[in-house]
Amino acid sequence: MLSFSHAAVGYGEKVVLQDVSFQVKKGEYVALIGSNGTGKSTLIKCVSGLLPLTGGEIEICGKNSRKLKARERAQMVAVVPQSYYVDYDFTVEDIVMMGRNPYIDFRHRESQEDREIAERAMKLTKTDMFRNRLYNQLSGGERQRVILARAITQQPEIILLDEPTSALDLHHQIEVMELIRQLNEKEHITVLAVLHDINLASRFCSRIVILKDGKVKADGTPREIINRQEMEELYEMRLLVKNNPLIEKTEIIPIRVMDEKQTAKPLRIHVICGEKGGVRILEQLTNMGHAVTAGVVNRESDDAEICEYLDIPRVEIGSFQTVGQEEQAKNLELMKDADAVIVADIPFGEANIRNLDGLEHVKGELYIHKNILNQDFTHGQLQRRLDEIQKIKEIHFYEKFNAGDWL
Ligand SMILES: Nc1ncnc2c1ncn2[C@@H]1O[C@H](COP(=O)(O)OP(=O)(O)OP(=O)(O)O)[C@@H](O)[C@H]1O
Repeated sequence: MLSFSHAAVGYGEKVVLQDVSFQVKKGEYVALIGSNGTGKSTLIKCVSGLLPLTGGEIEICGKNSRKLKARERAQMVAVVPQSYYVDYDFTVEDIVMMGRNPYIDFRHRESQEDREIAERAMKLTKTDMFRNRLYNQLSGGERQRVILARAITQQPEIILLDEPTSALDLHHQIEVMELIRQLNEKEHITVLAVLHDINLASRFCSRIVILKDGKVKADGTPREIINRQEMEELYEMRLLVKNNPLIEKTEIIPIRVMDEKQTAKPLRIHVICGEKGGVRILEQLTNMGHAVTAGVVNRESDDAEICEYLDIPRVEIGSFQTVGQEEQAKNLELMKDADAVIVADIPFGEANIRNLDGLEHVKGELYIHKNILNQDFTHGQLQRRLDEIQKIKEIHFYEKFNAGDWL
């Protein structure tokens, strides 16, 4: 249906796409992903005939793109650009009717059928309610829907969308993506959409193509493409890849860009955590290059998950289990030679107070979150434990963790 074969293009001396090859088959809904400036819009411009290739070929519905006349191309491909401005005061209805231009000429005036096609497109996109308003006075999201209506009115085989959701709020993003899926599934329109949101791509598209360095870097189903290594390379940041059980799709959760200052002096640091208080601490310390351990964490907790993700050695217990002698011994082993021990903001009760045993004997500095003092669920046991520690070892109580300042 749409085939790129060693496509190359640039602007003057600047080469943007070197060698792009992939195909979009009839009925597919493909997302084109890539970071800013990789040439996604440039590729769309080549398909719509605005920019000639400098090498390779594009075939549209089996025809060589170079040989297509504008009218013929427009009957096969509709383009929804990133932004579209008009110089004149056209109404919404005027703009949507423009979708019929490839079919109308001086011999064939706009017919009742043309008007019905435009009417249906306006209903589908819910733009019929503001049909008489001036296009230039609409919000970005409303304009986006109008341009989509124009594309539908064109009755193309293929729709190319350049970031169709960039101007939309969350509600309208999902609505527009649902609408595009509907066009794909019910109206059998093949779709190639440039998307920045990989989670939307995962949720709605059957395939994802990733562009990088002027070439196709990856091409496959969302499940094949969305893995941690591929995504961290693409976005150059730390992120989690998770299955969203509600929609049964893989999604990413961005964490942070990889610009953490690496420490000149890597330390051994043990973090006492267990539920979710340790997440940021574990992540920041690991990013800085420190050797981190953790304990005693609940197996189902966020802290355990981040340990798993960051490969942090830890002592674990199952949910609703209390810290036993075995776990306590392992925890002591991990913290005994540490250069610092950090106690995260976690609730202390009968189940985990043993976590604090042996702290007075640690070699390094001891940091404990201040909130611990306000949540003694152990009838004073916790306070007595802290008093014992303080007889032997200084405790730095902290409110806000900041590895850069302390370590
Ligand atoms: N008309 C132009 N003249 C010269 N260079 C251009 C022109 N249009 C785009 N470029 C350059 O070509 C490269 C690719 O641009 P393009 O808009 O295709 O990227 P993109 O992947 O769509 O980016 P984004 O995700 O930011 O929209 C960029 O480096 C851009 O600066």
